Amino acid sequence: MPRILIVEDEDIIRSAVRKLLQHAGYEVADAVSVEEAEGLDPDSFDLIITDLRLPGAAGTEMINRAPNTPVLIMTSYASLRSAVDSMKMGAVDYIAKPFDHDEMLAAVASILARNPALAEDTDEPGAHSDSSNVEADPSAIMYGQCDAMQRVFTLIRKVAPTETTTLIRGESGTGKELAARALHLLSPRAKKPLISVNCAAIPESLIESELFGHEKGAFTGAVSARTGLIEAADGGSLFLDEIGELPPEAQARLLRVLQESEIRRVGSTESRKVDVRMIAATHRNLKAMTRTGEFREDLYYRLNVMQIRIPPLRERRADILGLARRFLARQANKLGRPELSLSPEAMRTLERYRWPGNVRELENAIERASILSDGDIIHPSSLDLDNDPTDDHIPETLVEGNNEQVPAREADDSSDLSLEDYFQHFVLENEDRMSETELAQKLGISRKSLWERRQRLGIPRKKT
Ligand SMILES: Nc1ncnc2c1ncn2[C@@H]1O[C@H](COP(=O)(O)OP(=O)(O)OP(=O)(O)O)[C@@H](O)[C@H]1O
Repeated sequence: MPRILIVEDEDIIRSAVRKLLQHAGYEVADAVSVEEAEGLDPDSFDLIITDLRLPGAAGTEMINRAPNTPVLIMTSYASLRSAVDSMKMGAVDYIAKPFDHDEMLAAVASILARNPALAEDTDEPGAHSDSSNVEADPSAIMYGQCDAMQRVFTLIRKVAPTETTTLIRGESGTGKELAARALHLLSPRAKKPLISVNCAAIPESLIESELFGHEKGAFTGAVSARTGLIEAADGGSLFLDEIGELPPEAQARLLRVLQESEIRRVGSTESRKVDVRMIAATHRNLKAMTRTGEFREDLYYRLNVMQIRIPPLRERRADILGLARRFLARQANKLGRPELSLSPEAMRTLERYRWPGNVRELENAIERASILSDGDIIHPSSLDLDNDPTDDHIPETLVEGNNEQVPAREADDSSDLSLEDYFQHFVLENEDRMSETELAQKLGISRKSLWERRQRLGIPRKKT
């Protein structure tokens, strides 16, 4: 059984990652600092997962203290730069916080799969020594039983080994990033890094140097040369999420990378060869954007060699309950409440709702309801979907039968109150490290509704 060491000073994250990995069948030890980890013979583990910022020595120090063990760095989006630096120092991969469970398990499985010694005596998914991750399947990475998702999986299986540049289209929260991960893990590059970049999350002024790197003195503040994320993905895959947000200068540079397989750092006259498989995603209509001049047409055609469309959740209603059960099981495990289940009425509510925020919204609704529900059975009131857009045209026959006999419960004021409390608590706790868009996404509501609730609760966004 592969042994994993977690080094993380935040109790909640450390224990959540430990439980997740133990549940997935790994043997896990943990420490709150590099110094404590040193006492555990870190080089005897198969993998070390460490936070970057720790009290005492930085997480990257584990690379030196355990020279024979792969190190996976956990970091926030805000410190992507440090993630690239840590990869230069020898970390095998990084994972951006907040990450979800599937992402962490996929990253762990992919790293362990690179260790041939483990491949012989483990039946962990993905743990084998073959050069392409042929045993991996999209269905192991993302859930989808309905015909529409089965077609997506078939396409991923066909496209992944070809290494063709791929454009993934779909509304926000449909699973585009998971699809990109599946494309990478099923390709011959599975053992090399997958670098994911959200073009909308990086300030416009920084995006070029983030992606392409820069030379010392290229601009004010460029005190030393930096490797960009594209170079960091050399040999592996680069996932450019929200590609429609890329400013024109960066579009021109990216086109060059796609045409010539060459990269030129900001402030440099020299080009370097890079070998990167590009996967891009967007929720926007890029073709229409080429007509208005917002997106380069030549770049669009370069990216759109192959296209995968992930359908919105309302077009795959047959999968809603399967997904909900999967998220519920995860929450039950996380909260130590194995009996959590959905009432028949809650199932009906889930199936009728339109899900404008797609799978992400469903995941958040289940997380919220699991925390808020007093008993083991989740009722519609704790799903908090009542006032949101429902699709009344869904025939009752789509609602799956269920044997649970549950007394109907009136929605009461106290559940509203605790929901507001939860909202307030969540916003105040996370607003310093998350943008408004991220907060809204995590809460499964729109930015506008986040703004309105902030005003109502008297917690407006602090000016930075
Ligand atoms: N088919 C699926 N099975 C399991 N989880 C899923 C599935 N699709 C999406 N998710 C989960 O929903 C959340 C959103 O997915 P993801 O980030 O891949 O969406 P996205 O389309 O890239 O969103 P955005 O466009 O906003 O970046 C993630 O937590 C992901 O794990």
